[in-house]
Amino acid sequence: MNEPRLSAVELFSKINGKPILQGINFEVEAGALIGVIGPNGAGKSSLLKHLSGYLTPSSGNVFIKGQSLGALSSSERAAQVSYLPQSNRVEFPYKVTELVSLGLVNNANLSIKEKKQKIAIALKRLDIEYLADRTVDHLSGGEQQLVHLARILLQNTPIILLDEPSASLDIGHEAQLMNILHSLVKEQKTVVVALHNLNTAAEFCDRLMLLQSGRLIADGKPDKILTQELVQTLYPYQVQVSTNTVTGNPNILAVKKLKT
Ligand SMILES: Nc1ncnc2c1ncn2[C@@H]1O[C@H](COP(=O)(O)OP(=O)(O)OP(=O)(O)O)[C@@H](O)[C@H]1O
Repeated sequence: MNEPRLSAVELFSKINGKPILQGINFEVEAGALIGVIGPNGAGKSSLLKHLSGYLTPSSGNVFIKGQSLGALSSSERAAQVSYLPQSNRVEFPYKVTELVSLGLVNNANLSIKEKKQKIAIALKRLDIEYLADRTVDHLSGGEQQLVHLARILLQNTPIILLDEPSASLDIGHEAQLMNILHSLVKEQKTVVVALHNLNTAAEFCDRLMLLQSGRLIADGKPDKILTQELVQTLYPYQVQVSTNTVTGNPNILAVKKLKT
């Protein structure tokens, strides 16, 4: 592998003395869609916050193209990494186009006309041109999420970190989002996305990192990670892992009977 675009080395994090991340190590190359999965409280959001520089590790380090994340200025970091947190509800009456335009803050060289064109392209890519003149505070959760994603697209950074971006999306918009993430990967972006939907993770991600209690307990291709044995150890309910007959990818179903 060439020099990794993003890596974590012995990443430890504590909040109020409680260990949150415990010795995370990985390397991610350019042009990959990586899913971060794991049960509630496993550390997925915390990991993304550290990879974005929003939180500083207790020890260990995050590197972007071999450079310590902590050594980058905030504008250098913003040029490399965009980050969409898990909760980002906006209750201010910003116009959709105003919010999306925040993705262009580092493009002072663009004319107003060019900025408007770029905003229109981002809205079109997500099929939300019809929201352009609405105010964000009156949008549904899923609509707001798509608007935030349009802003992230405009940031156009090599590394994109998304924390459960599909949580409030219907199945159609979720598939659309994951396909857009795939197209970004073809443009050599590195996309790391925390996901709860294991079937979505199995279908769309090139690689999965499985967290449990702040530890990276498995890292690899979806069919190697989403095995009956491993998935069953994570959740208190009976799960059934089969193979999707159309795509050949793992298919995960929680079944009604409680584990005894
Ligand atoms: N600011 C904080 N103060 C105290 N504990 C925290 C804080 N932030 C996170 N934690 C704890 O760290 C652990 C990991 O939380 P995190 O939000 O990273 O998990 P997650 O895998 O994203 O969970 P979920 O799937 O529920 O979103 C949890 O036990 C959580 O309670």
